[in-house]
Amino acid sequence: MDSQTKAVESTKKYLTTAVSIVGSAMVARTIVNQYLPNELRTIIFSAFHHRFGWFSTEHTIVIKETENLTSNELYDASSTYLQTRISSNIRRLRASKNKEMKSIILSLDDGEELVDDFQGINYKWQLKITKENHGRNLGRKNDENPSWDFSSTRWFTVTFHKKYKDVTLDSYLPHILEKAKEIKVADRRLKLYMNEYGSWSPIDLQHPATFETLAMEADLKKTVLEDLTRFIQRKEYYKKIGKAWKRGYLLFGPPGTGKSTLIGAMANYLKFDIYDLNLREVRTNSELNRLLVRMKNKSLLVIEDIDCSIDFKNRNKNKKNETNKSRNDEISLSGLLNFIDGLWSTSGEERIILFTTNYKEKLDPALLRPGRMDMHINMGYCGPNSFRILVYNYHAIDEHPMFEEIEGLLKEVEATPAEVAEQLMRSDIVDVALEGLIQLLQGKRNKGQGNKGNGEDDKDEKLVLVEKEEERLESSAGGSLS
Ligand SMILES: Nc1ncnc2c1ncn2[C@@H]1O[C@H](COP(=O)(O)OP(=O)(O)OP(=O)(O)O)[C@@H](O)[C@H]1O
Repeated sequence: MDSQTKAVESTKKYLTTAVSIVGSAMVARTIVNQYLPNELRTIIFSAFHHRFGWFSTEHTIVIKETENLTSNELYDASSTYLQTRISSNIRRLRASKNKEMKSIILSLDDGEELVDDFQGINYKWQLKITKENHGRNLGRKNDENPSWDFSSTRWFTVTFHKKYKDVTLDSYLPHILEKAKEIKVADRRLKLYMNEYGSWSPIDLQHPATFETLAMEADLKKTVLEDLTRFIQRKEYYKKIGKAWKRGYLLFGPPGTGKSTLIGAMANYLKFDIYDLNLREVRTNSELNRLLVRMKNKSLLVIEDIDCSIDFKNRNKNKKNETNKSRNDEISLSGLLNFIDGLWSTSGEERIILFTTNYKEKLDPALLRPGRMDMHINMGYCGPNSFRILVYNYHAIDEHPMFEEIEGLLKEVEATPAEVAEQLMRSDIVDVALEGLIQLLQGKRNKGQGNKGNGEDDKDEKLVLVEKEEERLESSAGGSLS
């Protein structure tokens, strides 16, 4: 059971206890204080408001802010959730910046009421703030303007018809926890970690790429997106087959075909941090292991230019002259992949590993074996489809008399999306930018860079799914769970 489910379960358990207690008592607050353990009293300050007498049709739950992280979960979640429910008929709102200073957020002001509808049930929310003066004067500037030691206590009350008690405990509160989690994930600022001197240094990741702006053949893009979506929904499947919840993608293609752009789009789509592992900076397997152990969940591990990162051929030759000890501690591809398998199979969280290369043919065959990388994606030259996406990105147009000529040329010559993008950016005047592109493509054709080998038309070459092993595991585990 994860921590959230536990919180819901314990919330439910104690609220249920409190409900039955209140059935035979007039003042819930006293009873709750008397019966509930301390930490739960902090989650639910008093399960029911004193308006619950014998004849009341309403129940009120009080959710109090505390300093205890676990008990604060419901308060925090309620606060996050209610921000999405603020409507124009609320008179007094508080505006503040969220913790990461990303955006202005609006929340209820003291005493202000908000009505939320869930499955046709009306829930009346109210925020209460009390200030407590601890009676001490904290170093005043002058006697007329003392600075008193105040602290404030905040809590939400949520009131609903008592016949919905079970729905509230079983569905509404868990719904709030779940929604708040989704909002936080969507609002998270992504990080890019890079390794230096054996540890990770993070910076904010501000990669603008998205799947919408990624120039890629439409079917291939759809397949990649569906694969990612399926993967992140398959926690139970991976648990059942006893495999690490991980997916490996090998991106290959000439420089400037969008391998890094695709990685940025994946990170933004999944809201995953990127760990950009530079293997040249890593001296031993133990150092590599330490780095991998320190990676957080929900992340993309990227190893770029895998063909140049480690010189496998030379390494194998050198092995003859080395002692057993140094051999055991040197970095190897199989060391990396085996360790990842072992490490990630115990963490139970989803991770993605991405290798990029400009030269697939130079790679160690171990890497290309089924079960190592699940999908091989050929990031090819720019074709008509990718051109349309790029021209829309830079000039927001989907038709132009020059398109026909450009598309004809793109079928003949090899131009990377990076080259096409660069031309399109050269001028804000569409005609000038497109004319420049035509000249570039004609120049390539005249220099004999025609006979395009792996353009968008070669769909079969674009994507190699290495699914056989997975299918076998799936059938032995009793079928797909997705
Ligand atoms: N498929 C694409 N979609 C959108 N923009 C692209 C694409 N490919 C390249 N670009 C543009 O070209 C620039 C360089 O591309 P990118 O770095 O993603 O290529 P790459 O294949 O990773 O190159 P390298 O192998 O040299 O690392 C990007 O910043 C982007 O502006």
